[in-house]
Amino acid sequence: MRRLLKYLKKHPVVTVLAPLFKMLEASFELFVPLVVARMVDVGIGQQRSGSLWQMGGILILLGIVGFGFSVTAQYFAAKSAVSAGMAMRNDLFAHINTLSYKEIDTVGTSTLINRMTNDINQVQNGINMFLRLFLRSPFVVFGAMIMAFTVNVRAALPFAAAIPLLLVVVFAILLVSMPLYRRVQKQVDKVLLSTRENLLGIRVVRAFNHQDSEMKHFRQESTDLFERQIHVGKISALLNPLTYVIINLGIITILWSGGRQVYIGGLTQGQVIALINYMSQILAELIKLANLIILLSKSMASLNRVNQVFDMRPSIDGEGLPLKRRGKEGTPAVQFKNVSFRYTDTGKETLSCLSFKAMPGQTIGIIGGTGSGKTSLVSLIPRFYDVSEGEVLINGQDVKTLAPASIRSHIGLVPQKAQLFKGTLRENIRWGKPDATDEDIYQALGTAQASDFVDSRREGLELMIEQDGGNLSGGQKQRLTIARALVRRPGILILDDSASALDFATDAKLRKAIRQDTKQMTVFLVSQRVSAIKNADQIIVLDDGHIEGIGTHDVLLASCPVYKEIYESQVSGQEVEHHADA
Ligand SMILES: Nc1ncnc2c1ncn2[C@@H]1O[C@H](COP(=O)(O)OP(=O)(O)OP(=O)(O)O)[C@@H](O)[C@H]1O
Repeated sequence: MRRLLKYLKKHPVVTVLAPLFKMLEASFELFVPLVVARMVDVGIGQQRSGSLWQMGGILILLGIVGFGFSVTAQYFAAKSAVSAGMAMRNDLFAHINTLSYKEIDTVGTSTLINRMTNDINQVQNGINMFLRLFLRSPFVVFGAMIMAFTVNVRAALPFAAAIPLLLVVVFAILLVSMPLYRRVQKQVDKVLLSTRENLLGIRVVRAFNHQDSEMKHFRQESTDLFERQIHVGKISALLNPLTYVIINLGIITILWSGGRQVYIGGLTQGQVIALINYMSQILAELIKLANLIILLSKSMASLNRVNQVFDMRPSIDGEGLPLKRRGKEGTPAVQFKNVSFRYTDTGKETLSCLSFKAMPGQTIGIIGGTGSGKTSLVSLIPRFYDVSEGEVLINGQDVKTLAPASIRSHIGLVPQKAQLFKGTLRENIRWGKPDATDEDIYQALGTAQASDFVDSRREGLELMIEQDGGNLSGGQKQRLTIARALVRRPGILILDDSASALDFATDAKLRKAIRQDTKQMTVFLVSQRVSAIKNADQIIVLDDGHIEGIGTHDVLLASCPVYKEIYESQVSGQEVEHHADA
């Protein structure tokens, strides 16, 4: 709540004026029944057409002024709500960007997107309606009651009974329905999650003919939502008939006792009509108030979910020393000292007791079966995660003491999944180095074996890349992400299985070019293919998070049975392919 107030305080004038203008609108509404009463009693009762016109004019005036106040109030309320929503969205986005992988893994990207969009929209709607109604509705309910008593105390007695009864009914229904609305909201989240997952993976769903099972799953989620909505809807639907019964009973009582009073001259006809009007105003406002409370309970649930993200503290903050670009003579460029790592505090160890040294300019190959921990190992170098035990050193400095931004500016990373952004090819490559010249870019593209593909496009570096590189092939995307990492001429280059979509010939050319053009860089080459890493200065063989062997290709062939097994399976595989081709 304190956080929300902080956002509302940014636009104090509109936030305060919106409910005040709504109150002014309501006060004009409260005079309408009195004017109508006068029309009936004087204009019609005494057949004074002048008074009828005069009162008619006053009604129109009240309507116009009330409308003016109402429009102004709604403009202010919308402005305050939208401004608070925008500021909250911007802050949440900035906050999410400070979170480390550990927190993002825990919450999940789908959930974070939901909080940024649906939840903040819900909070925004809540603010808007709150500013419009939180003063107006109680003001009209109690104002109408007081006005009724000023008309005639005895005749207004049904109000004293009807209003508490109405309040009890409205709040009882709210009490039952609010937790049910929260459950509906949770189910809406599930449906959204299922939709998002399905749409993001639509190619895979179709390729595996999983449409039927996906539809079944979606139908299940959607049916659950339907049932929950119907259930809460049935309870909420009691609101109107029950409140109308109470109000109509009140009106009958007013008509009955008022009629008798009119007969004996204690009350005029116009006053009876005014009392009935006030009763109707109270009903309309109580229903609005009930809807406001339902909306607010949904908005509060959304606000809590947004706050949960705001309250997450990054396990790796942006603080720390700058990384020295060079270590002392003989210092390894990267060193792992007894490193163990687990993704969650309670989970199983993904990496256990890893120790190795990578000297400046060396190429380190990392090989192992799927899930053996190759990606996890290289993720520790840019400090995407902190080690659970041991130390990772770059140029002799423990990465835990260094500012992540400083480490990452020294590293060129090519992730397993090639990720590009909507924009021109030049803009995408400049992610690696914002001031890269076209010459720098072409040089990086050359090393990444991507110049032919760029030259074949008329637009050259102006080629527009769609969201997620949708208009490029897997191999083209991989080569562009390699160029993006190379353009900054990093001290450490990490290629995480980044040539998997390339054919053997291009892969071989790429490795040769990287060897020639990156002599100063320390290169980590993760691959499942022995052919990709066999010329590395050192090869680390990983098996289930342990190092099974370290050495050159020849040393490992002679001393590491796991490496030998991988090698032999791939050589024989290539032979089989060769025979099949022949
Ligand atoms: N973000 C994560 N949260 C929890 N566990 C994870 C996470 N990422 C990976 N793991 C687990 O850590 C283990 C090692 O995964 P990792 O991605 O490092 O393997 P890998 O050798 O790179 O595999 P591949 O060759 O298939 O890419 C796996 O068991 C995986 O399930």
